[in-house]
Amino acid sequence: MSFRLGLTGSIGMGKSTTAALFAEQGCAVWDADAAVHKLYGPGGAAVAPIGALWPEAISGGAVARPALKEIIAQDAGALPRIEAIVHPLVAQDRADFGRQSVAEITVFDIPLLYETGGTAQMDAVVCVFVAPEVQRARVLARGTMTEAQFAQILANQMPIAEKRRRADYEIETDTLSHARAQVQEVLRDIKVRLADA
Ligand SMILES: CC(C)(COP(=O)(O)OP(=O)(O)OC[C@H]1O[C@@H](n2cnc3c(N)ncnc32)[C@H](O)[C@@H]1O)[C@@H](O)C(=O)NCCC(=O)NCCS
Ligand SMILES: Nc1ncnc2c1ncn2[C@@H]1O[C@H](COP(=O)(O)OP(=O)(O)OP(=O)(O)O)[C@@H](O)[C@H]1O
Repeated sequence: MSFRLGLTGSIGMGKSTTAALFAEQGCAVWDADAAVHKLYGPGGAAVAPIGALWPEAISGGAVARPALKEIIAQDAGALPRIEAIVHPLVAQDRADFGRQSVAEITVFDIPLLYETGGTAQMDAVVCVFVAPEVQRARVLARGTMTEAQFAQILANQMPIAEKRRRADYEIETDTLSHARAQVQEVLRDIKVRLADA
């Protein structure tokens, strides 16, 4: 079976970028955010249950993220209800991918790995991190979230210090070349562990 490496961190700390570096080294990659995009898209399994609760969140047969963000901003109880719909569907997609993966190491990019108890399905966890002021600047530079939306998402995540403490490996995403070198180091270590097993 493929070695399952969970990849997590706080919002905008570089999970997707680091996942691409793992892919560059030959790992298979599964991406929780991409799975959510599929579930929210036309024909996706989350469209009907979300539309049943908030018809105004559906547009063209898909979940419209701007509308959903507006709903979350106005009703603090909305996000847990969305999560109750989305997380079991995401878990199913992840399990299907894991079963089919033939790569030596499969990376699971999961923002809420610790918050949703996903570590039980992982053989090891790597946490990406960067200074909070760099994180904030990067997230706001994308222009997809207001300061208030960023603060709300952040408040819904476990503090990064706690994630780093729990993880088996850490990768600082200050520069691309530094992150790439750390990815190579993590893979070397895992391969030694696999060879010893
Ligand atoms: C809140 C939504 C509408 C924001 O959409 P948007 O396209 O602006 O951002 P995107 O989905 O790329 O998320 C950006 C980052 O926010 C963080 N984040 C997203 N959802 C959550 C959440 N429920 N709790 C904490 N952090 C979250 C993650 O770090 C994620 O990588 C969207 O993330 C959503 O519908 N979330 C609920 C589903 C969920 O829990 N997804 C998380 C992965 S399973
Ligand atoms: N190692 C790095 N060096 C320089 N910039 C980086 C690095 N890693 C990520 N970034 C930049 O930080 C921003 C956020 O990165 P990325 O999208 O990978 O984060 P994420 O954790 O997947 O975000 P989200 O939680 O929103 O899904 C991007 O603009 C990206 O280019």
